[in-house]
Amino acid sequence: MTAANSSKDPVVGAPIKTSRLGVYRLVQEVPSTKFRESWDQAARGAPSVKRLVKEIIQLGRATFCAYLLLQLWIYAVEPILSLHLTSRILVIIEEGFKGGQPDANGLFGAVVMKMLAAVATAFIQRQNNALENKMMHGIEFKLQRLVLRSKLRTDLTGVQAKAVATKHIYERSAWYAFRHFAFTGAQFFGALGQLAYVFRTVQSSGHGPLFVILCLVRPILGIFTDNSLWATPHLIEADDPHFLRMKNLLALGDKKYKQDVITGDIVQHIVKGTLAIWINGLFTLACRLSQYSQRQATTLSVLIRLSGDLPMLYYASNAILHPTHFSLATIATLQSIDSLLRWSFTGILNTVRGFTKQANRVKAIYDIEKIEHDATNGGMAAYPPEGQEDESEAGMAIELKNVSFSYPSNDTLSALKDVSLRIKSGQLVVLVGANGSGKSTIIKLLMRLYQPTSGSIMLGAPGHPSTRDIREYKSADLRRATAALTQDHHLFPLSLAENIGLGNPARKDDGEAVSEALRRGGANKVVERLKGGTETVLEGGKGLRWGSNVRKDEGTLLAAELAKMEKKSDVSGGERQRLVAARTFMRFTTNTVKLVCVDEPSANLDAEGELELFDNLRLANAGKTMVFVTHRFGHLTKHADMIVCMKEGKITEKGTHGELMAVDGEYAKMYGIQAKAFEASS
Ligand SMILES: Nc1ncnc2c1ncn2[C@@H]1O[C@H](COP(=O)(O)OP(=O)(O)OP(=O)(O)O)[C@@H](O)[C@H]1O
Repeated sequence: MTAANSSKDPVVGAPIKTSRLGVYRLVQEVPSTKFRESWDQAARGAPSVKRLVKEIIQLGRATFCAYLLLQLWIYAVEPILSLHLTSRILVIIEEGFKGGQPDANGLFGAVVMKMLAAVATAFIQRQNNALENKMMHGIEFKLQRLVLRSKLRTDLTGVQAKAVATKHIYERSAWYAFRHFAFTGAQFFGALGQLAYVFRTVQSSGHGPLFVILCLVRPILGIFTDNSLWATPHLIEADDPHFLRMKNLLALGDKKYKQDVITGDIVQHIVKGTLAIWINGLFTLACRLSQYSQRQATTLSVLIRLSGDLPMLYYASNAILHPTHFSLATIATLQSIDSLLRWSFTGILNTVRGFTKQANRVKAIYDIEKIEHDATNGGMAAYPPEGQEDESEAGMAIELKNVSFSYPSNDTLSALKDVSLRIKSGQLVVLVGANGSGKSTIIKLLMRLYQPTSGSIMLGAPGHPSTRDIREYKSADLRRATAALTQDHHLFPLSLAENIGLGNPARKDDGEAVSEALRRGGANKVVERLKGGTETVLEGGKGLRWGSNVRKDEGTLLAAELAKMEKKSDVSGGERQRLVAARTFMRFTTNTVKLVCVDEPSANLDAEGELELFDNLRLANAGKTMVFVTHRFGHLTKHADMIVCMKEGKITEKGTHGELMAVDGEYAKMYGIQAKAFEASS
């Protein structure tokens, strides 16, 4: 280690320290040595652990109790029983040697008992595994549902702000935490039992409590001096430029670079490059990390090893000092007790050290319920409001008033700057402009995925008494009143029928409605081509099949089976977009949609597909306000009631196609470029 600097963690958790290990940078937590801090941390996680235990009990009280009893048997009762029986056998044999005739009945009884205990433990272990699996999967499913519910409730703003909290949830860790606590508890009782047994044995054989203390020296020393790298949370980053270059040069052997490397005639350059680095002795620096992780202070390790021999020194000195009390059977028993105690105490101290971490893992799972939702909470007003029902039959009237917006992940950049725009009920509005000009952002604000940073979005005709800020309406009502179709929409890992049907969950099983939606989305032919038809599941299956020790190219029956498993149907990008569009058409069947936002859903569609989709969307516009984002002018913009031209987060022009062409500004320029390209290609 060449340099080390400690810094207080600016957020939460233990402080960290950074060190250099040859070509690596090592950042590791410095565990708190303050008991108070560790206690406070564990106490914060305690309510979550209590909730977890309650939920596990709810899975089945009898199973829960049986599991605890089995744990007690395995970690507390069985080790002492086994020790006691072994000790009895040894004592009987020893007395037999002394008296000339061992107690055959006693010996037989003890051996049979020991064998019965072994059989019982094997059976109990099996039961324990079965119970563990049952409880683990039960609590995992329960927590997965809890996490799913919370994640689905979360809006984009919330997810972005709490990315760390939502991303790394591993529900099974709750079970591991519970098992950790149960194991510690059982071991604690085991250790108590062992201590009682030791006292009984040492008293009856004339040995004092000193023996017990000597047995405990090694596990305690081991615990307080455990400084292995793997015992502390850490990060390792290779940041030496020469080492990185070597790694990158080695990566050029990958199949994907082969063509470029060969055609570029750079093979020699690459091979020479790796040799130069090798000559510079980089590998000696690279091994510092392994050396560090295997290190152990020599003096300390000698001390720890020697402390393990203290009980042996005790027997030896006892044999010399009290030869009359000398008993090989007792020494053998004490030796077994020594390793049993060492095992129990090391186990308890190790698991107690992990309490805070385990409790925090459980807390992280339940904390996901507490994530705040910036946009979706909404107000209490019903939409459409009573006074505006007539008007809203034609769609949604919208007014953006001085709206500015920055994404939470990049609050230094204004995606929208003081945008004001009035959209009348039932209008077809087309947003155009360069990449990054803020078109999609407007759509996202209208869909309530984000909240304006300043300004407001009013719903309802301007001046009407029931017109309100979008935030005041109930989120569920607004979601019912809007439909979106963008490139970001995906197919769900469900059957195509369900994918489309979920556009209107109430009519999800209505085959006719689903077929009609498929037709209007231009996806009916796609489905006809698929072997499984509407029952095909295009996504999903991830993590549901795996192999071990089998490769597809092996030519074995198992390999053929694997290839069969992996063979799945797929569709092109454009076909996928048609299927997603069909879901939007299905959504129209709810008859509650007043606003449709369409953000370039046609990027992968061929010209015919795009025309068909736009026409079908336009034809569905009765009772709806439609806002389209597009880069392709012509067909759609000519039908628009209003074209809004955007640049760098601001509106630069608005009007109909004819009006904007007459102004001969930004829109006319963009239109001219596209028309020229079209003429040139035709
Ligand atoms: N999720 C996001 N996080 C941070 N910044 C974003 C995010 N989405 C968009 N931006 C930024 O906001 C600005 C406006 O983006 P927006 O997607 O609204 O542009 P656009 O006009 O729709 O562009 P395009 O034509 O390329 O789709 C851009 O500078 C973009 O980089």
